Amino acid sequence: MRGIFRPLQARLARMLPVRALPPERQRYFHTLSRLYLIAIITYVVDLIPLFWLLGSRRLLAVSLVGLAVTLVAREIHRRGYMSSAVLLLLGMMTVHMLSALQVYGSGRGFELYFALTLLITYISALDQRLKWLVSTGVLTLTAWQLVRDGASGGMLAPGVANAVLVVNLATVSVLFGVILRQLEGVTERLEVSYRRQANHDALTGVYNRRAALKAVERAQFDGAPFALLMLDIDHFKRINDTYGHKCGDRALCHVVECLRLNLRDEDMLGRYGGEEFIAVLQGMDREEAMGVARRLRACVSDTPYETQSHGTLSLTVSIGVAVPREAADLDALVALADQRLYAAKRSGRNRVCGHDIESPAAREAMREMPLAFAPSRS
Ligand SMILES: Nc1nc2c(ncn2[C@@H]2O[C@H](COP(=O)(O)OP(=O)(O)OP(=O)(O)O)[C@@H](O)[C@H]2O)c(=O)[nH]1
Repeated sequence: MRGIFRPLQARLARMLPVRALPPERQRYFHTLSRLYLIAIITYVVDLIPLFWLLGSRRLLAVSLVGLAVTLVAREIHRRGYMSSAVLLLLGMMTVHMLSALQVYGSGRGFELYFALTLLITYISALDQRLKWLVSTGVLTLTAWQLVRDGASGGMLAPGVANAVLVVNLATVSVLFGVILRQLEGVTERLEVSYRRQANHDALTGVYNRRAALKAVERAQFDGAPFALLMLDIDHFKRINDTYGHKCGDRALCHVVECLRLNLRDEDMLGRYGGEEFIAVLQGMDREEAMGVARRLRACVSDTPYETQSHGTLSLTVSIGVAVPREAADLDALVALADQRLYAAKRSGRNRVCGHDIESPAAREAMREMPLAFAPSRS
């Protein structure tokens, strides 16, 4: 089958270059993608054998043409021409239904396919007016065919006629179920993906600012102990200015990787903006959080960033630590961690600050580290 279809595919590829889909069309694309496969399976396992068994050469020929047209429609759909593809599919389904009604008349279940064409029309990417036009057109043709031939399908023996009715009923029911299940699956997947996009930073994959602040708010509301870390990459502008924005982007991902490796699953890491990150460490007091922050700082400075074409760069981060009991509310807590981060920057960078800036403990902590000149090439 693939051997026959490949030259046709190549021809279509030349005639119809792949069209990029705008995001709002993606839902239709995914919903309908499997529909073509379902139609192909229905032709192969149901309609072609049925008309072959019934000995109807005309309907067997229509089924074979229908199979070929559906394969073409699927390819057109995959290239991004969704409306043309679905019109082709609906057109073929209508021809098929009308031919079967003409040969076997009403009461054999072929008219049930009208409901399927309606379902496909309304879940398709066709614009609203075209949907009305197509559904009215198919309804008129079906009604006209039924009125014209009435219940004339006398050429089947009663037992066979009942068997055909049962097969059609079963096929249409299964197709309805499968299509509705597909729709449900697509909706679920899209919801998960939209929720992920809404809450995560596209570059690094960690929470975005809004979701991160929500997580801090939730932690504060829960009342269980936690610590807040604000982290900022030192002299990041120099990376962009010296090695380019792409290299800067990869450096951000490299730092996030280091941070992730040293945080637990229950901790939250988010991008606060630019090269600044925020982390919530669940169940930790300030001293424990200082220990984690020192580990994060050491991991970033000890793990060289291998660039693609500029050798190895050493990066460093400065970190501010604060806990809820030091602040009246969420804004004050974030502001305190931020103040401490900038205290760490002012005292030389590549440092952790978790105490009041003027306190002896803060001065002691600041003395711990050598002065940093990040980023440096090593
Ligand atoms: N490549 C890249 N750069 C970014 C992104 N977001 C922000 N930046 C850059 O990060 C740099 C931040 O520079 P500054 O705020 O001056 O800070 P810095 O150079 O890190 O200096 P200090 O924070 O004082 O150590 C700016 O050049 C921004 O353009 C991003 O998503 N990708």
